[in-house]
Amino acid sequence: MAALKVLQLTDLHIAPRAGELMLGIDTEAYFRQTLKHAVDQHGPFDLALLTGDLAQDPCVDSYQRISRHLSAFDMRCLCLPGNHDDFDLMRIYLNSGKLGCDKRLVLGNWLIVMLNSQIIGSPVGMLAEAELEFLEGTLRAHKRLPTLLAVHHHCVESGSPWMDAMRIRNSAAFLALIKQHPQVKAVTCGHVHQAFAKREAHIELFATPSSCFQFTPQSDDFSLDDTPPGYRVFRLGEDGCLQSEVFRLPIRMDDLDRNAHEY
Ligand SMILES: Nc1ncnc2c1ncn2[C@@H]1O[C@@H]2COP(=O)(O)O[C@H]2[C@H]1O
Repeated sequence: MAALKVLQLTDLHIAPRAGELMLGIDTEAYFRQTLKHAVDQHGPFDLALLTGDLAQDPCVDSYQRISRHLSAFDMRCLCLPGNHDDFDLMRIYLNSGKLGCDKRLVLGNWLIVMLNSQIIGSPVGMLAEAELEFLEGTLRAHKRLPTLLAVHHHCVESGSPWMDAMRIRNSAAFLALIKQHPQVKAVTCGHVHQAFAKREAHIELFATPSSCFQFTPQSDDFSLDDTPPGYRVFRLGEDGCLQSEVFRLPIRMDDLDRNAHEY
């Protein structure tokens, strides 16, 4: 069996109404371009992971539009919630054809686990006790499968204090748990709107750029960066090896309001 190819798209921030701008940009148009670029340049994919903040202000219409864009491609997709999302709506409207919100999937000889780090009403991340129990039970039940975990919030410092105040509050418990499971190869997240690759013990920790606007790395306070939208591609080998690379749209973000101080 050849390596599996998995696409990660994150932090779409799709507005409630088509055409509505956020920070000067049409996030939906950038999502469509990012998705098309990924499939054209690196597809077909065995799976796409959408790792949260799919909607900016969640509503039925935003999730239906996301569903339509994804369904235009013949690609299995798994979605998890970020701090902006409504997971109940996602489970209804991102749940048809090859699109779903399942929390685990065996793909080839790999296990994919999708975690929910949302605290409703807060931008901070947290893995509830039940989520950690689910993770531990799943890892115990699939000891022999190399595993990729996906979650919205980051679990290690990104280097931007304003962002790191929002990282998974109980990261220490999460990292202690996964370090006990040698089959866990990597954790990938969104939320930080930038790429990073770090390592804790045997586990690689990735963050992936947003499909719309990016934050400036190593920044004390909120700061927008004009780096273009991006995505991450994983290759999951039959032997348990994992490779990943970030790609970006070959465009300039001239329409981004870089002077905005918040949203
Ligand atoms: N100026 C700001 N300072 C701190 N946090 C902010 C600011 N503007 C927005 N935020 C929050 O920071 C979060 C960054 O990621 P999110 O898109 O999840 O949601 C954002 C807001 O909740």
